[in-house]
Amino acid sequence: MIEMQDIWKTYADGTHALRGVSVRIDRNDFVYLVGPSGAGKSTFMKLIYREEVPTKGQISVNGFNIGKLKPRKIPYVRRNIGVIFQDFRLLQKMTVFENIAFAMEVIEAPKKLIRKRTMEVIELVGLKGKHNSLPTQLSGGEQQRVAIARAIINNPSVIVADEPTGNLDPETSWGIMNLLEEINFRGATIIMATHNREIVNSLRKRVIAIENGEIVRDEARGEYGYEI
Ligand SMILES: Nc1ncnc2c1ncn2[C@@H]1O[C@H](COP(=O)(O)OP(=O)(O)OP(=O)(O)O)[C@@H](O)[C@H]1O
Repeated sequence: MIEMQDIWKTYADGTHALRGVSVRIDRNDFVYLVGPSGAGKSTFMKLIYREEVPTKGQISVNGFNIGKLKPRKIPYVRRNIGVIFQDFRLLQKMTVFENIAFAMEVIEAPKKLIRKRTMEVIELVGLKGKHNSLPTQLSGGEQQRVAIARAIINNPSVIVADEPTGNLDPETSWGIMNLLEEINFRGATIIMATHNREIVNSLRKRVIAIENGEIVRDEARGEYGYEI
C-alpha cells in the first residue's frame, strides 16, 4: 500500500512540483496518472521509488516511511519497487539475459537461481530465444519488454511506469499494456503515467489526474479527460 499525506515537493530552484498531495493506493490497484506536461506526474513517481524525497508531508510504501528512510534501508525498499521508463534505459553493451540478470546479481542471489528466474521472466515477457541479443538488435517494443522483465525479476509488489508506451507505435503499445495487465493480475500494484488517451479510455482503470502539482480528479474506471 502507498500512502501520501499532504506531500509537497519544491525543487532547489523554487519550483513547486507537488502542492499538498494526499492519496492512498491499495495493493493490486492499477492507476493511470494523467495530466498536462509539467503537472508533477514524474515527481509523484520519483517520490514512490525514492529518487526524490518530499519537502513536506509523509509518504509510506508498504509500511515504510520512505521520506525518512535510513540510507542502509534504501536498497531493501527499492528492491520491492520495479521501475519502467519511456526510453527503456537498457545497458547497450549487455545482452538481454545480462540486462535482466543484473537486477538479481546486485542483490547477490545465487547464480543458479539467477539463471532460472531470468529465463523464466524472459519467457513471461514473450522474448523466448532472444536472451543472447543485444538491445540494438531489438525493436522498441522488445526493448521495453526487456525493461519490464528487469523490473519484475525480483518480484516487486509495486511497479512504477513513466510513460512506458511513449516511444512505441500503437500496436506495440497494446502488447506492452497486456503485459502490464498480466503483471497486475499476478498481484503487483501498477502506477503508470501516460499521455495515451486511447489506452486510458479503452483499458479502464483508476485515473488520478494531476494539474499544477495538485490532484484534481481521482476516479475508479475513469477517462483520460484531455483533448491532447
Ligand atoms: N530536478 C528538477 N529541478 C527543478 N524543477 C524540476 C525538476 N524536475 C522537475 N521539475 C519541474 O517540476 C514540475 C513538475 O515536473 P514533472 O517532471 O514531475 O512533470 P510531469 O507531469 O511528469 O511532466 P511530463 O508529462 O512532461 O513528463 C515542472 O515544472 C518541472 O519543470
